[in-house]
Amino acid sequence: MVLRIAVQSKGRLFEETMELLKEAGIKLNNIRRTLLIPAKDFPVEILFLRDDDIPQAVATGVADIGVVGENEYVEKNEAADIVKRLGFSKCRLSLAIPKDEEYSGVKWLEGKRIATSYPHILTQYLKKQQVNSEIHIITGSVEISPSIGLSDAIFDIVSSGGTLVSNRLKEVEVVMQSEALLIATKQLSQEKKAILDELIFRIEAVQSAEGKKYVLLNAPEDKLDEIFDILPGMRSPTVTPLATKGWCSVQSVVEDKRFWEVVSKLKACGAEGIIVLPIEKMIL
Ligand SMILES: Nc1ncnc2c1ncn2[C@@H]1O[C@H](COP(=O)(O)OP(=O)(O)OP(=O)(O)O)[C@@H](O)[C@H]1O
Ligand SMILES: O=P(O)(O)OC[C@H]1O[C@H](OP(=O)(O)OP(=O)(O)O)[C@H](O)[C@@H]1O
Ligand SMILES: [Mg+2]
Repeated sequence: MVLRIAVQSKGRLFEETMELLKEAGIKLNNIRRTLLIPAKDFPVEILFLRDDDIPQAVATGVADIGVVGENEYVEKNEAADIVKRLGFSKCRLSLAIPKDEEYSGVKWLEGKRIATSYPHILTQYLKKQQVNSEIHIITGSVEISPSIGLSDAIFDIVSSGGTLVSNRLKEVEVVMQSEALLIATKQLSQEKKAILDELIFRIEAVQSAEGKKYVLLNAPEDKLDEIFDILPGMRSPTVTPLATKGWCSVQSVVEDKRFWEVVSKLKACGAEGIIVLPIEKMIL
């Protein structure tokens, strides 16, 4: 009994999905050239597909679970459940028009031609806005279409905005935010559900450790209360007495983004010998 996971065979989702699976203890033998690969030490197999095909593969049970962009999941509108938001491949789906056009609001799009690979999401949006436009479906290089006279506007993925700038376009409406999702079929057997639960447990341990560091330091005992306020830790910091009287060692977890602020406050409290270590996994 193995759980079959659909993963994008190459592209924007591939690397981070494989990295997440690896950190969750799922290792593959020979990754390339085979479309279905069993994992070494965990009862799962990976089915490599184009991302467009992942929602349907999961909805029909060809794959039990899959990793896919929210944009593709919403566009395909297949009956599969979202199990977990994965937090990577963050982007948005936006409308953009040539940068020299004067944009008067969403009504600007009335009667215009919009090129996109996401006709379903765009149709829903235009309907809600009560705008009638002509949707022109293309599968790639969407940003080029206004400059070659194929459309007046585009509806596509934006991340840094660099592709829009290099095609002399400007973003005028953000329609949806997207990130990678773990999706699952609605008809999972009890045995497969148990494998999925173990996988989710491992993914959560990896995600909990992200953006956090382990800090060890020596501090005078009379400063401990102040140090506890700076270092909340998971439950409370671990404190061990040192051989030197009046001193102890403190261990705790600090968020990366607060790191320098925390270190300067600790130093101001008399902390010494501060050691910072990466955290690989965290089981809460
Ligand atoms: N610039 C970006 N920044 C962040 N995430 C992105 C970006 N571009 C795409 N994504 C996300 O990654 C997913 C896959 O993008 P990619 O460009 O690899 O798709 P594709 O060309 O359709 O691939 P496939 O060949 O599998 O059909 C997108 O559906 C989206 O969720
Ligand atoms: O706002 P940006 O950071 O420029 O990202 C947006 C671009 O990224 C994606 O393409 P990708 O680079 O994956 O190339 P592709 O044409 O092969 O899909 C997407 O289709 C956009 O074109
Ligand atoms: Mg695709």
